[in-house]
Amino acid sequence: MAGIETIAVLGGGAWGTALALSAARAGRSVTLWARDPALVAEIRSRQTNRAYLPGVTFDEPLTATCDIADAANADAILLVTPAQTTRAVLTPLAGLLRPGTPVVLCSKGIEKGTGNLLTDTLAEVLPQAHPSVLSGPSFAADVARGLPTAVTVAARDGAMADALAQALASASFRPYASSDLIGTQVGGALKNVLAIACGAVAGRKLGASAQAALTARGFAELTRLGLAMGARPETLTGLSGLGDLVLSCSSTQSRNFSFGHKLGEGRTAEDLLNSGEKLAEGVFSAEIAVELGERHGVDLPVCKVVSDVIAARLTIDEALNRLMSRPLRREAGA
Ligand SMILES: NC(=O)C1=CN([C@@H]2O[C@H](COP(=O)(O)OP(=O)(O)OC[C@H]3O[C@@H](n4cnc5c(N)ncnc54)[C@H](OP(=O)(O)O)[C@@H]3O)[C@@H](O)[C@H]2O)C=CC1
Ligand SMILES: O=C(CO)COP(=O)(O)O
Repeated sequence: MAGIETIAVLGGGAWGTALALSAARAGRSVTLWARDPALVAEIRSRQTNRAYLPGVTFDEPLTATCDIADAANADAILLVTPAQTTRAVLTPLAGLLRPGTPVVLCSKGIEKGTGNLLTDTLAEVLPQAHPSVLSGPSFAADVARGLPTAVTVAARDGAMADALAQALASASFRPYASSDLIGTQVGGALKNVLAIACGAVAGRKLGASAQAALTARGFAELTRLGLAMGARPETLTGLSGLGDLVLSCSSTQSRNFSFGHKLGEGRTAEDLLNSGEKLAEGVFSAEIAVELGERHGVDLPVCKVVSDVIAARLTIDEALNRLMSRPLRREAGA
């Protein structure tokens, strides 16, 4: 397989910009596409993205563009916009993308309405693409600053996953190759919902024990759904599963955890969404995750209370009561 030299990143937010910088650090020639002309002008003139990565100045060369056609000929394309925009952002590439080009989905979520994992949406919109996923414990602000982390990079074919891992690897960014597209995506999507639950526990001051217990029971849910959908167990216990869950369920740096924290303090989801809160993907994935669980005959009680709290069908105290009064069961029967 030919080496991957040129990379296009779609999305000029925190994670898109951080991944573009990381790929440039890995020695790749990087084009960053963003829809906002003012941001493209700022990147070109100041080498910053002050709205999404305050305090970071780019030392690495990046080409910024508003024209998505400039991205179509790259050796690999990284899609890094909010999960619910996947279909809309990919559609203009339909007539432009060369067959076999890896499209690496770096967003974490489940498509509302369809219940699609993002690779399902990719297959519908760009069937000629080679489906790939990047996910793992990685805060954009950390990666942009060159702090070290490791992630999972999955592709339909193992050789493509190896090539992508090779292309993105640097002294501070260590991708592990995988061919488990399902497991890699289920972990990333569910950890966001579960991080909202853990944030709510912290915001309601229910204690560190409750937070750890909820993280563990959340992992049981993530595992149940992942296995029912065909994920490999080692993916779920790996970087994109347990690794990212632990990070997001324990840090106020996580926007999902922070969203939950504010719910725990008594704010409503509606109020938070109307007041310009940062992107918290779990808010948009919670309800469809529960639906996906029902389709696969899998019970997701933590995701269900998150979904009900977001929809204002349940208070935090009622959510706690519902989880604590479920029938007792054997742990192994999780
Ligand atoms: N931030 C992080 O630490 C990490 C994030 N992720 C995932 O990456 C994805 C993106 O997150 P992140 O970059 O942090 O989000 P941000 O909120 O920082 O940025 C979102 C970006 O997407 C753009 N955008 C939104 N809607 C559209 C659209 N319809 N068409 C084109 N561009 C659009 C926004 O543009 P505009 O400014 O013009 O609105 C903005 O540039 C999420 O799924 C997230 O879960 C994964 C790992 C780490
Ligand atoms: O996915 C992330 C870290 O791996 C980022 O988490 P948040 O979207 O909750 O900030």
